[in-house]
Amino acid sequence: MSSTNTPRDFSAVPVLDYGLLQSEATQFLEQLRHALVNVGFLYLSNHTVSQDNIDLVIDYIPKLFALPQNAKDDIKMSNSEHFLGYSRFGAEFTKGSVDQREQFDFATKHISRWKKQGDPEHHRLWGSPQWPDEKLIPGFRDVFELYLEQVDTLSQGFTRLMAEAFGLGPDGLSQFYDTPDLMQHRAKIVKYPVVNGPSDQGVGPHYDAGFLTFLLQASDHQGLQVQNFAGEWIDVPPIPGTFVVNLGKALEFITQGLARATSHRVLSPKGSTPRYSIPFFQNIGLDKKLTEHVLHFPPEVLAVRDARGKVAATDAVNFSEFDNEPSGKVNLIGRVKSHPDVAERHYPELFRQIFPSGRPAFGSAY
Ligand SMILES: O=C(O)CCC(=O)C(=O)O
Ligand SMILES: [Fe+2]
Repeated sequence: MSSTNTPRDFSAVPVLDYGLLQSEATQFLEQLRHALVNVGFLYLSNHTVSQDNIDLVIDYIPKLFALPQNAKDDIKMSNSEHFLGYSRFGAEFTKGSVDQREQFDFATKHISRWKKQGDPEHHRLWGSPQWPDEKLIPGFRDVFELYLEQVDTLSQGFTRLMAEAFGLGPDGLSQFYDTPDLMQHRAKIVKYPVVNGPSDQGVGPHYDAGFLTFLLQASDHQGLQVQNFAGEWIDVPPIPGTFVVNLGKALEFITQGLARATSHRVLSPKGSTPRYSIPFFQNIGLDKKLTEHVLHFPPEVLAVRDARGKVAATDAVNFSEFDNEPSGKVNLIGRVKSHPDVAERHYPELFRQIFPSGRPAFGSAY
């Protein structure tokens, strides 16, 4: 489906063919601009991540969750000052209800810059992931590290195209990123089990916080939905060979609302098998302050936004405040709120500022 005439109240998420770039770059960029402005979600087909490697990753996922509980708990997130590791089923809430999912947080390779007390605390947010015991799941780490590297490369290329689609030139967003050695991106491997209770909340309505998310739907299940302008929930079914790309609040903020962050949620799977997914969250530089970078868009690009009109209210709960704090600090505060047990252990002062009356029963996912 072409996204060129995406209606304001879209009823399906557009599919963009990355291969079109070779032959019809102008057409691709036009479709991209419409998807960014009018939908905030798109499928990307014919992308550059190796399908053989994706297939290997997909094969590993059930094996990862089938590890003995003690092996999973050996790499639990509360071990990690970087908020990386395993979270049991039901550890997080969104919109007052429990998110019925189990997950591992991993990240791209990165050597932490944080050396000692006195360095900015948010530099400590990034660092080495915890990996499961190689003997229990041989080869998983290598396969998944390669996957992360390739999605990272795709996300860098995509960012340049997005800048072009906004009329800023390919380097128009590069000010938000540091050199690759100073960057780290995060990905979660998520399992949504079949549930029998009254709730079907896999994850409640929310916005992603950053710039871009590259989501691999790793099993053949319905469940992901996005909310259109009219407030209707639209299915985003898995399409083999594609990524779902969606935009976060930070991108919406710096583009002055041109790029839409879209409210989305996941319903628990029906049937007998779990749904699996892998969202990859692209970060911006740890010390970047969004308010310090004002972008100037050409009039023809602003006209696309104006034709769209104002974004209506959605069901999503989270609204990050991007004031004068560096992006790493904004992220760190978000992590403290979603994983108070980790924060209490590794960031006791910040924990006390955010939770003066002690640890809440649950973390908020968004
Ligand atoms: O699992 C999915 O398909 C989406 C997950 C999601 O939106 C998130 O973790 O932010
Ligand atoms: Fe999300």
